Amino acid sequence: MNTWNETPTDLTEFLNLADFEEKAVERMSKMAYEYVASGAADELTIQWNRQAFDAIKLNPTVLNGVGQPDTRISLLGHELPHPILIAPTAYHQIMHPEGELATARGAGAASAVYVVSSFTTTPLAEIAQTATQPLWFQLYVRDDREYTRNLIQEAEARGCRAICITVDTAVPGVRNRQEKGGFNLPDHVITHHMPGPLNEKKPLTWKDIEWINSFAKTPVLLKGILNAEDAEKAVQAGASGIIVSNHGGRNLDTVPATIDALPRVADRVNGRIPVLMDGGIRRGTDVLKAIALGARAVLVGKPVCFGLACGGAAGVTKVIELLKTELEIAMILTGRATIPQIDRSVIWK
Ligand SMILES: Cc1cc2nc3c(=O)[nH]c(=O)nc-3n(C[C@H](O)[C@H](O)[C@H](O)COP(=O)(O)O)c2cc1C
Ligand SMILES: CC(C)CC(=O)C(=O)O
Repeated sequence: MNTWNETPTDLTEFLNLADFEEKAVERMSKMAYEYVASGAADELTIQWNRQAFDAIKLNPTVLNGVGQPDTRISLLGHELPHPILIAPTAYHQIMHPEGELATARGAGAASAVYVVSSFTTTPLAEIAQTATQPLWFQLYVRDDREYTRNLIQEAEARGCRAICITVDTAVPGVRNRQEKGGFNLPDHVITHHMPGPLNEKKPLTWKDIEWINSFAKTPVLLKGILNAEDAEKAVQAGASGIIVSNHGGRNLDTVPATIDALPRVADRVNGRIPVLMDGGIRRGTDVLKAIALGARAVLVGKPVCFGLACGGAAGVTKVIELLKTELEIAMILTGRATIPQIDRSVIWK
């Protein structure tokens, strides 16, 4: 049974992303909230993702003449109106009864790319019918190669513009808090494209990436790279992009904050392919910092889940719009009229 609290939320009271998390605790089941909010093991990486952003100071400029900044970016051959994407997150129907369809509508209204998780609880075909903005597909590779090939081909047939292979989950992390929260999918919540949980160990190798690249028609990005050596291998394996990510602190605890890892990866990749990042983005200034340190775009995970839980599609839209507005303010106050003008000189040395 769905125990959803149907009372609509007045979103005018949500002024920033922290407000969504605060209210989500009241609106979500304990099981769902703990699933979304928790990190792996002692939750150090999840804290560091935030602390590392907070420790970076910005360098303002005055009298710089920047009025309305232009947030457009070019990514994998497409122009996007802003650099904020919706990270793949599983099981949206435990966060809101409309699940991924609400996320797709919310993404559409916020002109954001939505990266659909392999663990979507709504069939991709229905999400694709609802979406008005580009979809990407996040892929968990399973042992059965034919299954994986069919899934990629289905995502492409549904119009997904890129495949993000998650490479940091050879085995799911030590999810103590998630377990204590009693994680358990209700019977009516079905993962249509993933038969069963991801509890087998999956020894993916670079050869699997080359195999996928050999038939994928859309760009293939690798999600979950943290160091320069792996970034170099990704370029050599023919990846079209890299997502610097520690899975929101949910997999291997005590790996560094992504904003600390990003500049090393960006330096090594040196513009050969786009580098994106996620982990701890909660303010427009975080987006600015990530772009300054080498990200072409950022993805947002937990806040979108909380937006969905608090306000369905409208909540998702508001989370992205708040970040975009804050990014514009940060660009004006640091004197950057366009995204490509955001370089390392916006960071206070
Ligand atoms: C509830 C939840 C579910 C997630 N599910 C997936 C998933 O299915 N596939 C995946 O590649 N990453 C998944 N992630 C990781 C996100 O894509 C992303 O890397 C992370 O949430 C970014 O950090 P942030 O939550 O601090 O923004 C999930 C994260 C959360 C919070
Ligand atoms: C089904 C899970 C492995 C989805 C995920 O990536 C996560 O919860 O972080």
